[in-house]
Amino acid sequence: MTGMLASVNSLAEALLVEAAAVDIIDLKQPARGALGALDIAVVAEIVRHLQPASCVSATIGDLPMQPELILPAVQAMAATGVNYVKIGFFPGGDWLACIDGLQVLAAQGVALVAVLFADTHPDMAIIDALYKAGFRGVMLDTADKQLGSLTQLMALDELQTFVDRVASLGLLSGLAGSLRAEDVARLLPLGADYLGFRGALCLQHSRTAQLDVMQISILREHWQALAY
Ligand SMILES: O=C[C@H](O)COP(=O)(O)O
Repeated sequence: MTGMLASVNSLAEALLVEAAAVDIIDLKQPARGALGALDIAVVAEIVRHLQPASCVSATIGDLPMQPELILPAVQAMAATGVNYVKIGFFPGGDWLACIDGLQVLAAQGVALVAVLFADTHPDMAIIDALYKAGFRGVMLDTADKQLGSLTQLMALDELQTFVDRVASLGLLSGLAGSLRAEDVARLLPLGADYLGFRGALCLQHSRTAQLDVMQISILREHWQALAY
């Protein structure tokens, strides 16, 4: 069954989506970029206030792919007690050196989720390297929110190939990127583990605006009506 991930940037927003029983509470600061990070102290405080049973992920920020930047950021975020640390794989830098370093953290029990960006046309062969390094999941998102949604950037059959490849390796798959309620009906049949949202849940669908309870319930009701 496909779950819902909601990105939030404060304790108040986290409590709101926890009350709405979303499946993954994703801590990030959209004002700082596609995978903008919240300060470590803020993440730690939010984790302390959420129910122990809530599943929480957090992003490390839009960092260049340099192991000396990525590894300490992941370690610090993991130490807050989040369930998953999300790492954006942005173009440039040294992906394989980062993955090598992250393999050590994965072996220590840090649950890593790689985020690939559809608008940067990533080489999907990287999924095998992520699997071998012990990543727990791979998701697709969009880096430049002006370029359109995931469903505008990739065809459904390409998304299905991604989901199937990730699932065949036993990893979690996620789809996100300016998704709206109307995308849910098209994406649920693909069988991803979760669909991620920020903009759709905010006032005027602006991802840097406040979360809007009304938008959350519209999306939830729409989802439930599809009976998936
Ligand atoms: O991980 C999910 C993202 O926060 C999605 O954000 P977005 O819907 O604004 O593209």
